[in-house]
Amino acid sequence: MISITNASCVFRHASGREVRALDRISSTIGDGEFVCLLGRSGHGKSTLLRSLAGLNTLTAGEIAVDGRPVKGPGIDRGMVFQEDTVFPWMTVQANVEFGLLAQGIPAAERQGVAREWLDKVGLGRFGDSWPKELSGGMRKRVAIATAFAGGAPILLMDEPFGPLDYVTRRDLQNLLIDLWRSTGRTIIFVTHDIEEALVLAERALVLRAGRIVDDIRVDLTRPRDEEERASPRGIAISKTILGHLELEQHTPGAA
Ligand SMILES: Nc1ncnc2c1ncn2[C@@H]1O[C@H](COP(=O)(O)OP(=O)(O)OP(=O)(O)O)[C@@H](O)[C@H]1O
Repeated sequence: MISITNASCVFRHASGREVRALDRISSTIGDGEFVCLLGRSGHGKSTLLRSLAGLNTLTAGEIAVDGRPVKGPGIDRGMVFQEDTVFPWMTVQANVEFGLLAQGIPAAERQGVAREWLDKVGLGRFGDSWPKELSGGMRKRVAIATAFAGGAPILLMDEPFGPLDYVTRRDLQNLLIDLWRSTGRTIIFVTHDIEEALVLAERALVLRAGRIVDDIRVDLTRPRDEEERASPRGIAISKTILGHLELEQHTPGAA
């Protein structure tokens, strides 16, 4: 279980201006949950995810995994970023094996695990390919296979499907849901896209100005097809989230 207690993060910019990226956030995330972090640009989603990953230090408060405070990255937490995170100088198979190599897993075992995960993401025939020979969507599959193969029970994903076209994105969303359901991993997924959250999440944490302003149970049935998302409950969830994301009303004459 992940517990976040009064987590705050203040950045001081070169101009001397201070930005409170996280403002006394508290929440708990149970094992096996699929949580989307939603919010407008600059409202703290990536900072929270990076803090969970141990890539960012809090200025106050604490994040703990199974009672152990997060002090840096660890093999219990895998990451998938928006940018391509595959190593271009390694074959697809070597990329997926890399995290296992770092854990000291013997060659035969890591080759087997990597092959198994490449099969699961539909790239069984591409182990000997170079990343540059793959499409953007296929490279993202490599990144997903690498994250799952590493064995971390918690996977942290920062807008991983952001740059992809609609159909590729939908395919990868479906793949991710299948892998989540079959493995029971905990997934925390940053998105600014309400539709993506409705397709993926069991729970949506909405961030605004560094605070969690809503914690919504996305209790739609799966598959989350157009019809399900357009159900009264789907529309109600969308409207609630949109209400939190909408621009502040500009009051004429206000400072
Ligand atoms: N390393 C940093 N140094 C200084 N300020 C930062 C740093 N990282 C984030 N910030 C600031 O913290 C605030 C929250 O940024 P964050 O990246 O967490 O937002 P976000 O919701 O993920 O945005 P986006 O959707 O655009 O990625 C922003 O004002 C940003 O400028």
